[in-house]
Amino acid sequence: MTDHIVLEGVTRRFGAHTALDSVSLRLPAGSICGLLGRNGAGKTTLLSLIAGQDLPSEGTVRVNGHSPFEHAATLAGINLVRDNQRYPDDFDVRNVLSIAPSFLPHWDAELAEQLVAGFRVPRGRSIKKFSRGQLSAVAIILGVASRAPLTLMDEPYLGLDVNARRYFHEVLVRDVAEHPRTVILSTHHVEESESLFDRVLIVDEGRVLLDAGIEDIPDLAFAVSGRDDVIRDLTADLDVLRLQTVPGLASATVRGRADTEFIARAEAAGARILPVSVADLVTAYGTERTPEEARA
Ligand SMILES: Nc1ncnc2c1ncn2[C@@H]1O[C@H](COP(=O)(O)OP(=O)(O)OP(=O)(O)O)[C@@H](O)[C@H]1O
Repeated sequence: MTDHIVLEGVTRRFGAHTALDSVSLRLPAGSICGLLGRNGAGKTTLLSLIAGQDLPSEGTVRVNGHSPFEHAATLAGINLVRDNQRYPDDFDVRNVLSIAPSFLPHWDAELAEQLVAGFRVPRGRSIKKFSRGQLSAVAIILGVASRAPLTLMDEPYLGLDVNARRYFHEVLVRDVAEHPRTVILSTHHVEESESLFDRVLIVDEGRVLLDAGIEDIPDLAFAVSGRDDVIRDLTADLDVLRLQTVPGLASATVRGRADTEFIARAEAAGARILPVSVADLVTAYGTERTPEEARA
């Protein structure tokens, strides 16, 4: 399959600050990809470049083989919704829904109406008066009902209550299954949303630390927990991404897969081996230190 998105050696500097540093990645079409990482990691910068709303300082960005920047045919297939989406002062939701098809060629008006009802968005009230969660719901409606072949959503959850977040997940999964497209969703709500993803990208300090299919996660890392001295001993020669301790006990997130010999040693020493979640990996990579630092 041709890769939908290809970045090669992409660096984006803002003055002296390097927001993205030599990023290379390939994303296949048709996935829901979680773009994860700590504050300031470079997620919004990456989405802006993929959406053709910004240019890299170095390197190339390709969407369907084209640089998206000022390439009308490519841009027509991309929709980036931001957490701080702006609307004209006098707009209500009806105005948004009526102009959306003019800039979103794959817009589905019926789906948009369903989502307005599902999120209980007030139709006749000025958007200027919306709560933070209602603003997020409008941005999500613009993202999902756009059915853009490449839909990018930058932290769409701000202020959304738990019912609205669940509703969003159900609608997104169902609609993407019925109308396949590529979705990249940047979020800090990792635990809640990880079941959506079939791919994850973890960025930190402008670098991609992980670019993997969800099925590959068990091969990437595991956790082992038990008595502090036992865990330190068991992991002495391993690549420890994160070590958490409470008096007498420790839990290590270790890069790679636990082999049969390690499992036997761990079991004999009374330690437990557990799979890692995407949230564990984000935390581990976001706090990554050298094994010596992790053990200190
Ligand atoms: N226009 C700009 N000028 C200067 N620095 C910028 C600019 N845009 C982004 N940055 C810096 O680049 C880094 C990456 O920012 P970015 O917004 O991509 O992070 P993020 O991962 O989306 O963060 P968050 O999760 O907090 O939204 C940050 O340190 C930010 O301060």
